[in-house]
Amino acid sequence: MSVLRRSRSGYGRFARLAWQAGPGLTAVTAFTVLLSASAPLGLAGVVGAVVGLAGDVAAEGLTSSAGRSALWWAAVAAGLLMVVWVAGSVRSAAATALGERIDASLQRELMRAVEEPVGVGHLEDPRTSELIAVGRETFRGSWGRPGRLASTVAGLVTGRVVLLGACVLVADFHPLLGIALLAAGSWTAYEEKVASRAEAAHHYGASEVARRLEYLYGLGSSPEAAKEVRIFGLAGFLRDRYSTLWQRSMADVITPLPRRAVAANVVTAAVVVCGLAWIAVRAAKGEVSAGQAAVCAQALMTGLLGVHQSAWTGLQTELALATLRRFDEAIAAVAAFANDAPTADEPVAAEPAGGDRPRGEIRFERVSFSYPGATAPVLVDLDLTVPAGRSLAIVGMNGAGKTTIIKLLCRMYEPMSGRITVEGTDLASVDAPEWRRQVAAVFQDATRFPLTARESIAMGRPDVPVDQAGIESAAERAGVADELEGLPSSWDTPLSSHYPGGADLSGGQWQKLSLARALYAVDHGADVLILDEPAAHLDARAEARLYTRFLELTAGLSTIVISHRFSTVRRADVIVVLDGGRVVERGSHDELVALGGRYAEMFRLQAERFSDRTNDSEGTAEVTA
Ligand SMILES: Nc1ncnc2c1ncn2[C@@H]1O[C@H](COP(=O)(O)OP(=O)(O)OP(=O)(O)O)[C@@H](O)[C@H]1O
Repeated sequence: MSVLRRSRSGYGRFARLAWQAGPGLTAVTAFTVLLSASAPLGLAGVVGAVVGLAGDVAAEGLTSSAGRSALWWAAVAAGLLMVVWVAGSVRSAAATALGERIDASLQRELMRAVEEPVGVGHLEDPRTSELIAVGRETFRGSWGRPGRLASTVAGLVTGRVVLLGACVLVADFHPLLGIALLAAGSWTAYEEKVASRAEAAHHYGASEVARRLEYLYGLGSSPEAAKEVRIFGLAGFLRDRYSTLWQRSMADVITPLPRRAVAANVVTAAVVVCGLAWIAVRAAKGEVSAGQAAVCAQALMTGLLGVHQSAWTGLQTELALATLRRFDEAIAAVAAFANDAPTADEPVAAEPAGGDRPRGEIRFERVSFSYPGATAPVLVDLDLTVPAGRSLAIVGMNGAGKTTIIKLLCRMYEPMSGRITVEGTDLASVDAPEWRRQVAAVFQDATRFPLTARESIAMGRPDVPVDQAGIESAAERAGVADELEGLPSSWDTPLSSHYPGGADLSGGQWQKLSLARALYAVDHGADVLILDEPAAHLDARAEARLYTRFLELTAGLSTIVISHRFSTVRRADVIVVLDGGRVVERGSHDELVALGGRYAEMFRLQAERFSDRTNDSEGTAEVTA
C-alpha cells in the first residue's frame, strides 16, 4: 500500500511541477500523448477494414465500389500513420523542453532554499549537507533527472492508454479475452514498477554503500585528489575497493531475478498467443471475417506493445521519481533549519535609529557556542572587544575556536548564549545581509570563483557598478596587480584553466586576489576587515610586504586578524590569546612578550625556528626582529 501511495504523491508533485514550469508545453504533451496512444488503435481498425475488403477487391478490381472503399481506407491508414509519427515527434520535443524547464525550476528552488537560512549550519551539518549534495548531484545523471519525467511519464501514459484501448477492442470479440489481456497487462505493469523501484532505490544511494561508491569514484577521478592519488600510488587501491563494494551492492540487485515480473510477462505473452490462436481458428471456421480477425490480432499485438512500453519507461520514471523524492527531502531538511533560525527576509527586530548599519566597537559578551551535535562547547562565556577602527589579532592553538568567532561575527551561526554587539546594538537584531555588507573578509580557504580577474575583485561589492580604477588600486595594494595584468587577456582573463583563454592562479596569487576583493569592499563601504590566515599561502616576500603594509591596509578599520604567523599578528593594536573557549591573555605584542605567558612562549618558539633557518629573507627578518 505504502509503495502505491508514495508513487501517487510523486506523480502529483510532478504534475504540479510540470504545470508551473510550462502550462502550454504540458497541454501539448498531454494532447500528443492521447493522439499517439489512440492513433495505433484506430490504425488497427482501419487495417482490418482494408483486409476485409481484400477479397472483393481481388475479384472486382480497384475501380469497383469495394476497390474505392479499400483505397479510401488505405488513405485513412496513411493519415493515421502520419498522426502517429507527427504526434510522436511533437510529444518528444515538447516533453524534452518541458523537462528542461522543470529541472531549471527545481535547481532554482534548491538554490533559493539553500540561501534562505541566515547561517551556514545547514551546509555544515552532515545529514543536511549530504541531502543537499544528493539533490545537486542527481541533476548531473541524465537518466535520473526529474525533468526526464516529462518524457517518461508521457511514454508511460501512452503505453497504459494503448493497453486499455486494445483491451476494449479485443473485448468486442470476446469479453473474457479483453479482461484477461487487461488483467495480465496490469499485473505486468505493476510488477515491473516494483522491480524498477528497487533498482531506482539502489541507483540513488538509498544504501550507504552507494554513497561510498560515489565517494571512491570521486577520489579516483577528481583533479583535487589527483596529486595524492599518484604520489601515494592509490589508484589500484581505490579501484579494488570500488570493485569490492560494487560487487557487494549489486548482489542485492542483480542476483535475485525479478521472478514475479518475469512471470507476469510470461502470462501476458501467453494471453496474447492464445488470443491469436483463438481468432485464427475462428477465422478458419468462417465465424469471423478476415478483416475482423486482422483487427483482433492487431489489437492483441498493440496491447502487448503498450505493456512493453510501460515497462521500458517505468524504470526511467522510477529513477526520476526517486531523484525528485531525494530533492524534496533536501528542501525539507533545509527548511527545517530555516524554521529554527531567523531568515534573511525576516523583519529586523530592533533596527538602529535611522536604519543605519551599526558601526563602532564590536563586543562579544559572555558568548557560548557549540556546533550542532558536538559534545563539547567551542566557546564558553567568551568576552572579547574589537576596538572601533583598530586591529585585533586572535591567536591560539589549532581548534581553539578562532574561526568560530569569525563565523559568529558574520552570523553564519548564532551564539547559544550571550550576545554580540556592535556599538551597543545586538547583532541578532540587525538584518544579516545588511550587516554582512559592512564586513570584508579574506578567508584562508577563499573560494576560487571561475570568473574574470576583474569580476573576481569587483564581486567584493556586487551591488555597486564596477569601478575599474578601484579594482586596480585594490589589486595594487594587495600586491597582485602586475600578475593579473600580465594574464593572457589581462583583467578579462577567466580565472580557470577549464575555460577557453582562461588561466589558473597559484595558491598565493588566489590569496592576494582575495585580499584585493576585501580591500575593494572596504573602499566601497565595508568598515570591518577580517583576515583569517591572510599569509597562509604567501611567499616570504609577499608576507613581508603584507606585514609592512599592514597598518596602511587596516587604517581606520575594525580589523580582526587570525594567524599562526607572528609576523602578521604582532602589528595588531591588540592581541588576544584564546584557550579553552576563553580569552586568557590580552595586550600589545610587547606587553604580551613581557608578560612571559602563552603568547611569549609561542612567539619564542616560532622566532627560534625562523632564526635557525636563515636570516636573509625579508619575511624572517621581520619575525625575528
Ligand atoms: N562545522 C563544524 N561542525 C562541528 N565542529 C566544528 C565545525 N567547525 C569547527 N568545528 C570544531 O570546532 C572547534 C574550533 O574550530 P575552529 O575552526 O574555530 O578552530 P581554529 O582555532 O580556527 O583552528 P585552526 O587554528 O586549526 O584553524 C574544533 O574542535 C573543530 O573541530
